[in-house]
Amino acid sequence: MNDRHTPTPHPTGSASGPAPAFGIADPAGFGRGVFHERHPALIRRLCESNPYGPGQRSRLRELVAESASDTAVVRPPEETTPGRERWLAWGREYFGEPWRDVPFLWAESYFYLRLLECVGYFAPGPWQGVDPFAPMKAAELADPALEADTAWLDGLDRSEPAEAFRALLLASLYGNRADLGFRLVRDGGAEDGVPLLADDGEALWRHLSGRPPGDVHVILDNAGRELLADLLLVDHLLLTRRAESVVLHVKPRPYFVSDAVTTDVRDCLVRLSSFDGEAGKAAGRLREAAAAGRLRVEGDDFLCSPLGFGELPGGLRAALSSAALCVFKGDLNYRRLVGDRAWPATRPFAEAVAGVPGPLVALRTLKSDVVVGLRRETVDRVEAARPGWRTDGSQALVQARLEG
Ligand SMILES: O=P(O)(O)OC[C@H]1O[C@](O)(CO)[C@@H](O)[C@@H]1O
Repeated sequence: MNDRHTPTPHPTGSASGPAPAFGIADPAGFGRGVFHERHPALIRRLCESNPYGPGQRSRLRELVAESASDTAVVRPPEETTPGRERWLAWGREYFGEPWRDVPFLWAESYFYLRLLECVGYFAPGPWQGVDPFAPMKAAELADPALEADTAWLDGLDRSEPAEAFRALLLASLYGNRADLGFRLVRDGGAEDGVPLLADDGEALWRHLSGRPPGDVHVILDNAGRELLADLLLVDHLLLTRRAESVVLHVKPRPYFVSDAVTTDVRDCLVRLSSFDGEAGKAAGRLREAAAAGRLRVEGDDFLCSPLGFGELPGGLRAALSSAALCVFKGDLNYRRLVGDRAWPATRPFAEAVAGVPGPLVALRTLKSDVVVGLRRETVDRVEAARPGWRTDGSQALVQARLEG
């Protein structure tokens, strides 16, 4: 059955094949808003917070104009951009086509590669390797309220194990509610206590507590507040031996504004260790875990690709296949997990992630159109109560496929 709300898809797709991919052409569509409102706001912000010269600024402005134009075509990466060959393959069908005709997920991912080219991230020189989003991330991490936000951890050891796990799981989930890209055009986000659209939290607890500890892989999303909450969950898993070891999968380069890279993990640990109480102790334990090889950071290039997790390359696929659990954080990872397509919201989650290996869970605040695995009653309820529920950040979910 189709949803009453039908988000605007990209025109590829057929009646018999997969649902159509979301696009950016429809004037009323979500993707168009990202290219026409969010990206211009982002570029203004970058130019305010980085001392870029005239060349960098004009290249950024051109990128925004070109990618939002109805006629400009997608150009291949610059000759010297690392990974150019891979991008030429990933974008074979799209280079030379108008931006407005390529799928939303591909276009958004490629936009961030081009943004890095514009500021000289790849070119030898003073801006090489400099994260354009670092000032925004640093401002979030400097928020004096962060320490008070973790005070609830003190005393958690007196809770039942299942309750303590649940509290940390929800903190990690809600940490995703308002990333920096999202806040460029919106305030707020999912409220604690609003019922989750889907909640496999109990099954997840049974999965983790009913087996010998194994390797847990966390496919991270945003730095800052969200990463702090993720690190606290990771510490809890290691401390309680629900995980033997944890791999944090960061992005290999700056991406989607606030996505975590290796230096963000370091910076969050530094911030966490300045906190009193349990949060500060967790930072010490995490450093020890890293020194002992129980906590590792990986940054596979695939994580900045426009591909779905069903297309994992061999090494990463093997690692995730043998994991006790893979945790996929956030909206973008969800889009890549289930396919950024206009699926019926009631499509079974397990069917949507069938090509992805390993037992897995998605912790996501909804910030874009795709969603699967919901009950019909849930869809009807939320449609009636909140027309913008798919993209306004007010809703969240925990969806698991654990037998995989
Ligand atoms: O940080 P998250 O949760 O992955 O959210 C990123 C989301 O933000 C957007 O870039 C714009 O809302 C989406 O297209 C994207 O999926």
